[in-house]
Amino acid sequence: MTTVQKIKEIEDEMAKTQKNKATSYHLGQLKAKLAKLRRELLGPQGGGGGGGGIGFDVARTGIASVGFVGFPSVGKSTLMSKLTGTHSETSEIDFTTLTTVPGTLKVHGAPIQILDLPGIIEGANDGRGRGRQVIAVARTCNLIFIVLDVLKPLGDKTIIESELEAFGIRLNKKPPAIMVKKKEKGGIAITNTVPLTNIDQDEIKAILSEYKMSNADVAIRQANATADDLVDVIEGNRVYIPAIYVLNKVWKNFLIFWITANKQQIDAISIEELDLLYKIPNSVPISSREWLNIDELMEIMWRRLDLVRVYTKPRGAPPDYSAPVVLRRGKSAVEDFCNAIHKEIAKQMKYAVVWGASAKHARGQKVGLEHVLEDEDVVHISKK
Ligand SMILES: Nc1nc2c(ncn2[C@@H]2O[C@H](COP(=O)(O)OP(=O)(O)OP(=O)(O)O)[C@@H](O)[C@H]2O)c(=O)[nH]1
Ligand SMILES: [K+]
Ligand SMILES: [Mg+2]
Repeated sequence: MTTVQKIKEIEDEMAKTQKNKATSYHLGQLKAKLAKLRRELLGPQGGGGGGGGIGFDVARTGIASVGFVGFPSVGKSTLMSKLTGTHSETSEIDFTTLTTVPGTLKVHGAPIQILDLPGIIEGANDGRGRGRQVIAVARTCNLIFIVLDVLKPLGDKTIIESELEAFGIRLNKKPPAIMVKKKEKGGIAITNTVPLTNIDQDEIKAILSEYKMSNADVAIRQANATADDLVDVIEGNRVYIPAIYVLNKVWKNFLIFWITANKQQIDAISIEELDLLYKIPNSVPISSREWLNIDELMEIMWRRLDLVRVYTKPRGAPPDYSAPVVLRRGKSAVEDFCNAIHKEIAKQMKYAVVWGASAKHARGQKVGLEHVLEDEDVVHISKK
């Protein structure tokens, strides 16, 4: 049996096994087995990230990157070309785009790299089409646009999500608040700071046993933690990436309808369908061809990238608002700010003065290299 067949077999068994007290050990085992098989399938390059191989690895520029993932001909290249001014072939024929096509776009002064990617189809992570290379590139992005055709969004959404999931990508999700520590002896000790609603002791034990962990401390600090979360923590090579669902090819009336949320009868799409579309979290309806609602898409993209703009203030002069230093959240200390300007500056700094959201008071706060900056702070570096 091939790995793909084994995966299919386990998935089928999981689908027909009802979750209850008596089956939870078995289900836990199956989940762990599935994760191990998927890792096998993806091989050494799959889990670790890196790029997607020849024609797929492109030079990375800008402060952050956004990858476009979707079925063929949903309008990815049309959107990317118009946004960045970089030509990427478009046509009504599927699989027009064959490699990664990079472009850049400035948003609020921050250069963002946009990666147009080939279309993917169901079975992409099993090696169908160029799916695996596409998803390997998506794994390295700071934000993913899942581009959907508004007329068939829900089915496509489910398929793309599961392809990305199978490749270790977790969308719009925080890393699970679960800690697993292997020990030499002492058996399994499970502690939870919150009541567990989605996972029980049997499932935890089955998973640990499947990974041959007979001595371990497991600490769960997340009420809705699931068996999949535990498997993710043990596997350890997951990436957590924000995603926006871009519902493309909306027509004007639909969009006006959407924006005013005026739930009256419309002819082309049923109220039920529309209701389901409304409920997709993190979704934005647009038309890349008619250039509708692109401003809203850009604003949501900016918010989800969660970047930190910092303005420099020379001594005795007003801040320079024209050219922010753009940092990533989690790497936005004064030291990161210094390094982004020049690698010697942090060494030469005596102290910094900060104005803005991260400062304690409006007149400015004297801080050191470790101080964490917020979006739109103003910083003056005082040298030794
Ligand atoms: N009606 C409509 N058609 C669009 C829109 N955006 C793109 N299209 C059309 O959809 C077709 C596919 O567009 P592409 O940009 O090539 O799509 P793609 O997703 O890059 O396709 P692949 O590279 O083949 O995966 C083209 O004929 C576009 O003109 C839109 O907003 N509305
Ligand atoms: K196309
Ligand atoms: Mg394309």
